[in-house]
Amino acid sequence: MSVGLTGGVATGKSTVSRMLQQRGAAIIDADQAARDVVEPGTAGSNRVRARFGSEVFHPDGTLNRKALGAVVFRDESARKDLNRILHPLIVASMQEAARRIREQEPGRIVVMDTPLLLEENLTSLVERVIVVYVSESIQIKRLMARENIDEESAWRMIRSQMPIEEKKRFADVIIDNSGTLADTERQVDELWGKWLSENGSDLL
Ligand SMILES: CC(C)(COP(=O)(O)OP(=O)(O)OC[C@H]1O[C@@H](n2cnc3c(N)ncnc32)[C@H](O)[C@@H]1O)[C@@H](O)C(=O)NCCC(=O)NCCS
Ligand SMILES: Nc1ncnc2c1ncn2[C@@H]1O[C@H](COP(=O)(O)OP(=O)(O)OP(=O)(O)O)[C@@H](O)[C@H]1O
Repeated sequence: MSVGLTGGVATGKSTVSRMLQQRGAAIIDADQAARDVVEPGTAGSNRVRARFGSEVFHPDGTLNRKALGAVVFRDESARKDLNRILHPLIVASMQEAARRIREQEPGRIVVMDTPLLLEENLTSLVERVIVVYVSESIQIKRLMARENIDEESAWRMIRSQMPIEEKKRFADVIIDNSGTLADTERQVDELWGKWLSENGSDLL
């Protein structure tokens, strides 16, 4: 079974994906795929350089993520250009990873941690959608703390995505990560138990 795990920036996707991994799911991480496809010398890296210039690269050829982030979270058309360049590469990389897991471990639950699953209409890649939810007021606090950024920069990132309240409407399952990590663990346990009873030992 393949599951799309999504939510807003800093609502807790990585936290929940870690919990699912501990219970036996295989995780495919879109943010990691986004890093792989811009490794120095790749087609992705060359295309980003052609569009955004050498200013968004370090002297050793690796992407200067903070510099590129500062550009794309301020400028909608730049962000769309970056999405157009990288998303086909990210999706191909994730599909290939999922294919390999299905081949080697048929029956394993595959979780695709994909921040822009809903914005980019990628739900056809997965059989279920989980949304990791916190209210916007918690989201902004956690985002500012994690990235060490001011409120305005945090809002810019949040506004570049579908509002979290709207994402909830597309969910088969909502994990509410507003409480403690133990509260979230309990919801993940319940969900995992439900999947196991629905699908039996196939999933293990
Ligand atoms: C802009 C970049 C260089 C910033 O890198 P940085 O290391 O600072 O952040 P990181 O990649 O860890 O992303 C953090 C979060 O930002 C949000 N985010 C990233 N890219 C985008 C985007 N294009 N639009 C809206 N939100 C985004 C996601 O919630 C993501 O989880 C990087 O995010 C990037 O290459 N983005 C384009 C690829 C993409 O769309 N990635 C999301 C996976 S589908
Ligand atoms: N239940 C919780 N209580 C307190 N802090 C939390 C909780 N869950 C997550 N956090 C913290 O909130 C921040 C965001 O969580 P996490 O990195 O899992 O989000 P994310 O959705 O994967 O973010 P992104 O998509 O931006 O990478 C992290 O600093 C994390 O440690």
